[in-house]
Amino acid sequence: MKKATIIYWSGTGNTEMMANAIAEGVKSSGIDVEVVRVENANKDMVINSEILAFGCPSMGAEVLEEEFMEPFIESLSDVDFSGKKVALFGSYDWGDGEWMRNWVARMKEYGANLVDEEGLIIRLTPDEEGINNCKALGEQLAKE
Ligand SMILES: Cc1cc2nc3c(=O)[nH]c(=O)nc-3n(C[C@H](O)[C@H](O)[C@H](O)COP(=O)(O)O)c2cc1C
Repeated sequence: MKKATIIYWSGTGNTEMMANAIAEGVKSSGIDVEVVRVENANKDMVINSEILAFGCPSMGAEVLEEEFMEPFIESLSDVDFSGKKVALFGSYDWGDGEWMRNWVARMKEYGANLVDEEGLIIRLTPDEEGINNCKALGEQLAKE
């Protein structure tokens, strides 16, 4: 049985809503999924999961949140991502998605196999369409 883990940071709940909707999509495919705030996550959770989603809004000036998410992602640089499926997601506001483009490039350097090459980004709070896109991403992650 495959294991799915979704690890995210969220300050005002938008990225958290995305995480929960992605989890619903994964679950609808019959796969167990754990949704964890990055503050409570550890590297073993990543090593032991075949299906992974990482979420973080655009913070600072187009960077990952710096106290928890940035060091956590940095700690994954030596993880063996072969055989794992990975998705990136997050909320933003006034930018053009630069933080996600940089994050995608970085995860590719780490060897991650991204199911969505652009990362799923949603401006502020996801509306119904946004939630459905998150669920669809979860279903895509869960596919063989
Ligand atoms: C300190 C801070 C820095 C931010 N920097 C950016 C930014 O550089 N680009 C951008 O598009 N949005 C930026 N935002 C907006 C957030 O990405 C946006 O409010 C997002 O919906 C927050 O997601 P969350 O509810 O999951 O915390 C920033 C917000 C805060 C509070």
